[in-house]
Amino acid sequence: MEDDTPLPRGWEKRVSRSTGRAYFLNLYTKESQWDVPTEEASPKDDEKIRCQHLLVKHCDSRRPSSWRDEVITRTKDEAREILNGYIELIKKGESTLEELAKKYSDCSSAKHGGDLGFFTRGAMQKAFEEAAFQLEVGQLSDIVDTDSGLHIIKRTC
Ligand SMILES: Cn1nc(-c2ccccc2)cc1C(=O)N[C@H](Cc1nc2ccccc2[nH]1)C(=O)O
Repeated sequence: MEDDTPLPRGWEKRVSRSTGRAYFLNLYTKESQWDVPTEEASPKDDEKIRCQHLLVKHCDSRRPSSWRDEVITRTKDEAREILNGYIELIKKGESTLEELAKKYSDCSSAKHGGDLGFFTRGAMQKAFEEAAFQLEVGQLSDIVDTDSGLHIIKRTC
């Protein structure tokens, strides 16, 4: 393999400190190998991640009710505007997702600062799962649309 040949997705080339030899790290499983990978690294099915999220439900949500509002009547566009406001506060460092989720999330995880605990693929609605598993630890998602409403997600582990 020429040095400038791109590696398949999910691999990173490293150099062994003890031998100076190149080796290859599977970024999903954190396993390493000497052989040059020829296939994309595939996340293990049992990969677990942990996320916090802030959910703003709207009138078309699957269950337009929450601990905050017995009947949620805001439109989806209004929900999006509200979430954009929270994103701005987080990005300016004026608040954290955890603080905002505790006050404003329409998910029952609000009392835990939006923390959903660890989960694997298959546990959450697909759009949420796909967005969450693409995040690096510490990264904040864009607005994610599920049947529950509109979310912002932060991966914490
Ligand atoms: C998936 N999940 N975990 C919790 C949770 C986790 C930890 C502590 C307390 C509640 C609540 C929920 C949940 O489905 N809540 C729903 C709203 C909701 N829908 C979701 C879809 C995807 C991810 C999180 C979501 N939360 C509700 O309260 O109406």
